[in-house]
Parts: sequence; C-alpha cells; structure tokens
Amino acid sequence: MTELPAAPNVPVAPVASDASNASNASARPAPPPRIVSAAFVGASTDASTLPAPTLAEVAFAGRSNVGKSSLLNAMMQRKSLARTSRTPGCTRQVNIFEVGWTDGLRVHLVDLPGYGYAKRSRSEKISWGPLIESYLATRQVLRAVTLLIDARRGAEDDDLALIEFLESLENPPQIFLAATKIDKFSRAQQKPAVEKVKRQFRGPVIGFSSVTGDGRDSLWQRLRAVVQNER
Ligand SMILES: Nc1nc2c(ncn2[C@@H]2O[C@H](COP(=O)(O)OP(=O)(O)OP(=O)(O)O)[C@@H](O)[C@H]2O)c(=O)[nH]1
Ligand SMILES: [Mg+2]
Repeated sequence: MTELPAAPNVPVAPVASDASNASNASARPAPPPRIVSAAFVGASTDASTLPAPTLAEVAFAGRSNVGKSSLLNAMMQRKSLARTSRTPGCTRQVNIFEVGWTDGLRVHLVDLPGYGYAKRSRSEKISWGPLIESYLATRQVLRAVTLLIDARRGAEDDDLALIEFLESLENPPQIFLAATKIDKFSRAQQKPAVEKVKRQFRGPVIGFSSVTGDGRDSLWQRLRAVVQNER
C-alpha cells in the first residue's frame, strides 16, 4: 500500500479570496422562509360581504373553545391578533388575517366561529351553522381547512359531519386535522392521544399546542405546500 505523504502543517481551509467567498455564499442553502408580516384584514357575519378573495385562503374550523383563535395566534407568531377567551363562543364572525413570508408567499388565514356550543342565545346558535357552511361552500379561494379536535375528547359527531360536508363540496379543500391542547398530556401520553384521533380519520393528524408551539412548523409545512402549488 502506498503511503500518503504526511499532511503539511498548514490550516485545513485555504485563506479565501473575496471571489471564493462570494461563490461559497451562493452555494449555501437558502435560509428557511420566515413570517415577516401578519395583519387583520376584515370580518363579517355574512359570507357574501367578506373582504375580497384576493389571496388563497386556509380556514380553521372546530367546536367552540377547541383553540382555533389561539392556534391562529401561534401560527402567526402574534400574541393576541385573534381574540381568544376561556368562555366558548368568543369568535362570532368569519375573521380574515393576512400572513406574508420572506420568500414572498402571502396567504389568508381564516378564523371561523366555533360550533357545538349550546349555551348561547338560540338565534346565535342557529345563525352560526349557516355562516360557517356558506363560507366553506362558496369561497372560491379556499384551499385547505384545518379541523381542530380537542385531543382529550377526540372527534365528535359534529366534527365528523363537518368532514363529510367538506368532502361533499364540488371543489373540496384539503383537510388537515390538528389534535389541540396536547400540552395537557405528559410527553409520554401525547403520541397515544394523537394516534387515537388518527384512528377516527383517514388524513394526517398533527398534534398541536398553542402554549408550547408544538405542531406549528409541521402544520405550516403542509399549508404552505397547498398554497405554493398554486403559485
Ligand atoms: N392548555 C392549552 N390551552 C389552550 C390551547 N389552545 C387554546 N387554549 C385555551 O382554550 C380556550 C379557548 O381558546 P380559543 O382560542 O379562544 O378557542 P376557539 O376555538 O377560538 O373558541 P371560539 O371562538 O369560542 O370558537 C382559551 O382559554 C385558551 O387559552 C392549548 O393549546 N393549550
Ligand atoms: Mg375563536
């Protein structure tokens, strides 16, 4: 076997000239995109008078108090852009937010009123279902719906009915499930809790916590992919 000459006692990396610095920089992978802006766009209790459908939209649906508005704040990295409350029935309009990214992607996030809460006045209870349904059925720019399920309760009848409704639409949006409030479980219990929700549903389920931020990157990755496919 030929012996290699002993390594000369010089620094391993050659001292780079300005030119080689420039080419090294261009070979470096681009940094992952970051959110640079998040703002409230508008709200309505009537799907026909919402802000103009100028951008692709992803909506967040689920029972009252499941954590939709909190999840939106976590997604937008803003503490309280969307209003949240311990009392169910906080969000009563369709609320639209716009998020902008360093790579130029812009998307509308849509916070929907919750369903399944029986203690509001009868007229409100009755008016919310049609508002959610008419938004989901008529919004041409709707590309994905994230359905939030409380990981402690699992999907209930009205959640399954919403999935069926979405699947029955002429142009069904992509559906993702987020199993929320997983911080309420110990680390060891989180995976089994998410698996339990998965067994109720065919599509992907992402464990999410608005308190710790768990699941945020994974959900964004999927939502960005849906919206980017259109660019
Ligand atoms: N521990 C924990 N609490 C959460 C989480 N997400 C939301 N909450 C709490 O749950 C309550 C309801 O949260 P919201 O975000 O207002 O729920 P919502 O689904 O928007 O409710 P509606 O607007 O009434 O439909 C609040 O007290 C939140 O602080 C979470 O991931 N972990
Ligand atoms: Mg809300």
